[in-house]
Amino acid sequence: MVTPSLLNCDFARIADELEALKQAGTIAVHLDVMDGHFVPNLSYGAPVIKDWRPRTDFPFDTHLMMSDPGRYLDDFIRAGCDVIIFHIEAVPEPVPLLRRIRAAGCHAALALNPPTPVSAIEPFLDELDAVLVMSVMPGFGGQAFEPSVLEKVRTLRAARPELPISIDGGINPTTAAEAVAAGATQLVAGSAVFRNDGNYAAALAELVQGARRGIE
Ligand SMILES: O=C(CO)[C@@H](O)[C@H](O)COP(=O)(O)O
Ligand SMILES: [Fe+2]
Repeated sequence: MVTPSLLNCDFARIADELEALKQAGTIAVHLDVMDGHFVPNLSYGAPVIKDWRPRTDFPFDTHLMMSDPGRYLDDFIRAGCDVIIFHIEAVPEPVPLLRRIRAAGCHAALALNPPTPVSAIEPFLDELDAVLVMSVMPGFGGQAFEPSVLEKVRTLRAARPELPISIDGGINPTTAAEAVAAGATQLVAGSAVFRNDGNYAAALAELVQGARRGIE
């Protein structure tokens, strides 16, 4: 599955952007929340997501790049997020938070930055609905894919054949193929979708074609 990251969309026209993604065949969107502390950038938070919620029925895959996600977790749950992902580097003892997310009826996932080994999340795999492997350092769209993370995807896939594995950062048709071949099941793509020609259907089709090459 290709999940567009809204980071590069036109936020002034969010309803139109969501509709255009729907027409292009999207089935979920990835929301990047940045706190200017865990990552050197700011984006948007729960009040904005709450206003988007009635505009779309897309599941909201919410990537919290925050130093203290627990402090704001209830706001994201109330805002209507469906999948809530936070970083193991921010919360080294993640079980209480993962359980709060699941108890609220949401899916819980942990993200790991490129330098962070799989062993950092291994003890918690039974508590997870998915893992998000970052293939760039978080904070910005449009960065180059870090190929060394593919080994982590392979390790996770071997350890957990059924675990949904997302990969996020620098995904294009070529890296989509590599990520899927390694075992990724969800490809988060920002700049490869929100490219200059505005043809989201063509962009998604190219990414899906890349992903298919990875399965063959
Ligand atoms: O979490 C992040 C960046 O921190 C991502 O979700 C990016 O928004 C993906 O953008 P591209 O790398 O595909 O441009
Ligand atoms: Fe993200």
